[in-house]
This record gives sequence, C-alpha cells and structure tokens, in this order.
Amino acid sequence: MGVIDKLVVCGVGLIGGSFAMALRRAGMVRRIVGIGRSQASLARAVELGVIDEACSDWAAALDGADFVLLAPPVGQMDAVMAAMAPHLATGTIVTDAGSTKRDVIDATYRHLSGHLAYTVPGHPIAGAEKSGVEAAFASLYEGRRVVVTPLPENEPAAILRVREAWDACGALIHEMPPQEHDRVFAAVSHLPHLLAFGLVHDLAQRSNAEQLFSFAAGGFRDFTRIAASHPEMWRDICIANRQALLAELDQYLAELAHLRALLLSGDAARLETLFSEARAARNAWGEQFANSANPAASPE
Ligand SMILES: NC(=O)C1=CN([C@@H]2O[C@H](COP(=O)(O)OP(=O)(O)OC[C@H]3O[C@@H](n4cnc5c(N)ncnc54)[C@H](O)[C@@H]3O)[C@@H](O)[C@H]2O)C=CC1
Ligand SMILES: O=C(O)C(=O)Cc1ccc(O)cc1
Repeated sequence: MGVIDKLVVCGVGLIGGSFAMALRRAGMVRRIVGIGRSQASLARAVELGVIDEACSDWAAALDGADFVLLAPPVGQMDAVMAAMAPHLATGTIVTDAGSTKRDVIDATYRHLSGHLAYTVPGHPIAGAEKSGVEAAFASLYEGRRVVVTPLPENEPAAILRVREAWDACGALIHEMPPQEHDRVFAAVSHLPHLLAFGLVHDLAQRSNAEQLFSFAAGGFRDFTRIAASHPEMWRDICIANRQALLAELDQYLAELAHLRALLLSGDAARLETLFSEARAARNAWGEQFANSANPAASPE
C-alpha cells in the first residue's frame, strides 16, 4: 500500500488513537491530524505523540488529506459527516470505526452522497472498557478482526485502500453486509453490554449494595467488566441498533423465563443439561483461539 500523506482522525480516543499509532508504527503515514470535540483531549493526543497536529475546523483538516477515519461515538456521525461534507475533495478515502453500521450508512447517504465511491464503512472488533486517548495503544488491532461493510457505490480501489490500512495495523479483514453485521453484534456485543450495565445498576440501587459489592468475586468481575465502558458510546450503540437489540433481548428473556421455570420446578436434570451445553459451547469458543496461529489475539 502507498503511504498515507495526511491522515485525519476524527475522535482521537481509544479507537482513533490506536489506529493512528498503529499506522505510524507501521511506517504507513507521514502526518496525522486530529479533529474532535474536546480541545483538551486533542492537546493530550499531541503531547503523547499520537497525532502531529490538532485542528478545530474541517476545511483545514481536510486540506490535502488522503485518508480520514471517523471514530467518534456513533450518535455523532451524522453531525460529523454534515460538517465535513463541504470540504471533502474527490478521492479522499473516508472510513469509520462505528460499532453499528446501518445508522452510519444512513448518515453517509444523507450527507456524503457525492462521495459514496470513496466512503467505506468499517468496524474494528477490538477494544476495551477503557476509553480516551490515554488508553490507546499501537498493537490494539493485532490479530483482531475488522468488519468492512462496503457500499455498492464504492470504488474497488477505495475498499482496497481501507483493507490495506487495517492490514497494516495487523488486523484480519472480513466483509459482511451491514444488516447482518448489526444482527450479529446485537447478539454477541450489544446484548452482553446491556445485561452487564443492567445487573450492576440493579445491585447498586439496593440498600445493601455496599455489602453485596464487598463480597463480589471473580465471576462478578468477569460478567460485569464491560459495565465500566463509556456510557455515551453505549447509549448511542443501543439506540442506533435497538431494532436488532430488542429482538436479542426478547430471545434472552425467553431463555431466562425457561431457566426460571426449571428453578421453580426444581428440575435439576434439565438445569444441568442446559449448563453442560452452555459450557461446551463456551469452551469450544475459547479453544478456537488457543489453536489459532495467534493465541495472543484471544479476546479472553
Ligand atoms: N471502545 C471500543 O471498544 C470500541 C469502540 N468502537 C467505536 O469506535 C468509536 C470510538 O470509540 P472509543 O474510541 O472507544 O471512544 P473514546 O471515548 O475513547 O473516543 C471518542 C472520541 O471522540 C470524540 N468526539 C466525541 N464527539 C465528537 C464529535 N462530535 N466530533 C469529533 N470527535 C468527537 C471524543 O472527544 C473522544 O476523543 C465509537 O463509535 C465506538 O462505537 C468500535 C470498536 C471498539
Ligand atoms: O471490552 C470489550 O470486551 C469489548 O467488547 C470491546 C468492543 C466494544 C465495542 C465494539 O464495537 C467492539 C469491541
């Protein structure tokens, strides 16, 4: 891949910052400009060497830019695209890191209709419950998957350029239609986050919350780590993908109702069968990473 002359990162947090650091480490970029909502965090990004320069307006940021990564919360994508659209030059590659794809694509058609050939939606399946540029690191994407959901209007060369950028970050690229993307991640990412937030919230509101948390151990920590994730980011994801998330929630509520019925009737045999099936599926999921070429890429 040709080196990126000027990379613009909009939203220099965990995801945008790590992308900038990974491309710099790979020698794939000459200059990195950050644009965002908080001048203080952009100044910190310059101090940390994640970006070379902070910009406060799109005209200056996009002047001479050949590649743009949009990495603000998904609820900000609409406003961001509206603001950047008048300043985009033909041929500048635009991609995003949003956790949901249909809403981001809707915003793309609304605001970047003249730039569809070069706007390639994406989603890195790597991250953490931590946020902000301080949490960014160059190896975040190594061995991780990135889902690219190309538009029918995309120039093949633009898709290739986005794939090459993620490849330079060490990621494994996977293409998928946006609707399928949103259904899959509702099940394996958005629902677990909703449940973790919900459980911690429920316990925290109780009069004996202090006592409960003081006795919580590793199981509680593992189940609820993601309840420490960024509230704005997860508000936006849950709202954007609520149609698919509601379907997953209903299915999970049915599973809970089944579990409740087994408990109520004291059906130990069926409960054990269900637990055994779940354990086998969980172990098989874990083992696929142990046996992979890059066990370090395990999400565990
Ligand atoms: N945290 C994670 O594990 C993952 C997050 N994502 C997605 O990546 C995006 C960024 O997430 P993080 O880096 O974790 O969040 P973050 O909170 O670390 O960074 C977001 C950055 O966007 C900036 N920002 C907010 N509104 C903005 C606006 N209107 N214009 C420009 N900048 C704005 C914030 O100031 C912050 O610096 C989100 O869309 C999220 O859904 C995707 C994969 C994993
Ligand atoms: O912290 C974790 O385990 C995550 O699940 C990170 C994550 C958060 C959001 C995404 O869209 C993708 C990955």
